[in-house]
Amino acid sequence: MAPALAVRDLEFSYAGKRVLESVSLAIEAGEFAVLLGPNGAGKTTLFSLITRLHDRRRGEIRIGGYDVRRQAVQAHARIGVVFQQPTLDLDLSVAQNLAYHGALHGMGPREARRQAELQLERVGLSDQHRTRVRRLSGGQRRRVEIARGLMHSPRLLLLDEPTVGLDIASRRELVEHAHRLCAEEGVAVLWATHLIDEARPGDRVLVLHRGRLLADERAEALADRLGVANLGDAFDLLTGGLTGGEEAPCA
Ligand SMILES: Nc1ncnc2c1ncn2[C@@H]1O[C@H](COP(=O)(O)OP(=O)(O)OP(=O)(O)O)[C@@H](O)[C@H]1O
Repeated sequence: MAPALAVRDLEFSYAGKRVLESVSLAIEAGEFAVLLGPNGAGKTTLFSLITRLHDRRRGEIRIGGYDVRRQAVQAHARIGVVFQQPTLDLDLSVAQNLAYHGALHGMGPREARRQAELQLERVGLSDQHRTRVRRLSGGQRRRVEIARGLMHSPRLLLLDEPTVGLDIASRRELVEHAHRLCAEEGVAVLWATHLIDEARPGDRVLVLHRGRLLADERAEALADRLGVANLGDAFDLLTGGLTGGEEAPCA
């Protein structure tokens, strides 16, 4: 089976400034991968290329085997996205926000309602479907965005710094929810963050720094390979935190 996401030799520049360089990666169905990088590493740019907000790039991107340029409809039907900036309409109810998303994906009202109920139940918000989004907490709003992103049954879920502004308990809960989606639904998740503690033991970690992928391995394996105690030290070493700018070699 084709990987949920396959990126090969991706290169991208903003007005002549290179921000992604030779990025290649593959995420399999049911896999949880953390895209870890400091501010400005290129995480959002990578997501923008996968979703084709930007398109002038070199390299290849496939979703479930479909090329995002040549087979855009099939490819994009298989992606769900939670953007870095919240994108819910605060003045609409939870149900109205989800109904709108269903309509955009070509679902009839009945199917959209069914999917909305199913996904809200999964994120523990069944009792809030009539609530105006403005009245929800930050963590609840993020869960609504995840529910919305899953309504059209994507095989790949991209989350761009989804825990910004959330308290520790809400952050932990979202990370756990994403892991459950992988284990129970077979969804592939690419979770972009600059927060090391969002990578759990055993998680696959892709370290992106200045547009280059410096590591792609399990958190413990990365620490072992670099001869340091933990992922935090490995991240500092790779991104120059301990070495004043030197970069360790890629795996
Ligand atoms: N629209 C733009 N025009 C020009 N440069 C940009 C634009 N958007 C991002 N950049 C630059 O591209 C680089 C990568 O930015 P990007 O937002 O992808 O990083 P990031 O890892 O998502 O960072 P953050 O965690 O701060 O969101 C940075 O140097 C940034 O300044």
